[in-house]
Amino acid sequence: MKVTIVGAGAVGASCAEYIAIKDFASEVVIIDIKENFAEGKAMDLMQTASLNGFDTLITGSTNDYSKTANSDVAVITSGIPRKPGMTREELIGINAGIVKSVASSVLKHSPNVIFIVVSNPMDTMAYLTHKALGLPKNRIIGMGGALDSARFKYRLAEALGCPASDVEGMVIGGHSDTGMIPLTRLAARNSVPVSKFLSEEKISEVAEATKVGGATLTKMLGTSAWYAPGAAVSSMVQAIACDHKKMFPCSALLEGEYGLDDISIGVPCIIGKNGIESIVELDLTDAEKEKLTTSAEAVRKTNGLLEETVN
Ligand SMILES: NC(=O)C1=CN([C@@H]2O[C@H](COP(=O)(O)OP(=O)(O)OC[C@H]3O[C@@H](n4cnc5c(N)ncnc54)[C@H](O)[C@@H]3O)[C@@H](O)[C@H]2O)C=CC1
Ligand SMILES: O=C([O-])CC(=O)C(=O)O
Repeated sequence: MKVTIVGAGAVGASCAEYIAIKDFASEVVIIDIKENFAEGKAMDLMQTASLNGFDTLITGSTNDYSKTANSDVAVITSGIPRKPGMTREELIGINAGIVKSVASSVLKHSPNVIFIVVSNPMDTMAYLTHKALGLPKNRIIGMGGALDSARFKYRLAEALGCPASDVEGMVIGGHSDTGMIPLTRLAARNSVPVSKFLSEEKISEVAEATKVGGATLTKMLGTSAWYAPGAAVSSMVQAIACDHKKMFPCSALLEGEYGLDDISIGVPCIIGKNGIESIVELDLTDAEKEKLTTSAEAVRKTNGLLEETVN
């Protein structure tokens, strides 16, 4: 399995590190526009190989896409992150052009590649990649829900006073401060609904903290997060590499599922060697359906800005 990571910044490097440590890929190529940056990150990571015990070959390249040839998976993290006080949607003006151009450069050298889109505003960047490349819908996956669900589980574990491994929880909807939908009704500790242990008020506090998880870290760090994003991406790449058929909420192009069409938004997907192998349609309550409709309207509004930001 050969993996390309576009963008050698915080998220791209974290992603490469987790992929290497998990040791399931033969090769990772990191590519960046900044002279020697990807080469430096790759060299630094390779110097951890004997310490961390992995055999994955990591190389870097400054904008030479021939080095990415025949990749099985490409992760797009290139672009700018937000600063405290910004929304992810405000990044569209710079990131749309970058995502469109790097995605087509990758595809030229790797005709069978599966894309994982990370750059923000992620749902719109995934939609743009679909529109620009016209690939089968299983081959373009937006990463947001895997991270948001990990943050939901972190917050639930904190409230329950238990390890995150005891907790199940999923976040669907748009990857935005207001559009995320933590499915509190389905959250559980070892299959016991969390409502058995937590008050309604506490559960809604957990949901609200989950939704602003990215903004909270951006405020603390001065830029957005990278460890959990990198870990989330690496788990998805591993599910493809190992054909795990694992369920992650991902931004998938919908064609009627959940009553939505022509939009990429977070829904549970089965991830295996073909990328998105299927979309799981949950029986949502009326209130959850309404939240998903509102979330989709916001994503559509951002998608509507694409025409004026990218040609
Ligand atoms: N979907 C998600 O859950 C998450 C998304 N993000 C998003 O990921 C993106 C990257 O974040 P960070 O790694 O923190 O940013 P960063 O600034 O550390 O790294 C971005 C890298 O992209 C490179 N780049 C810019 N234009 C390029 C081009 N045309 N070709 C190749 N490389 C190019 C830059 O040189 C830089 O090294 C941001 O848009 C951020 O909002 C971040 C965390 C989670
Ligand atoms: O918050 C941001 O801008 C980056 C991101 O998407 C996240 O960490 O969830």
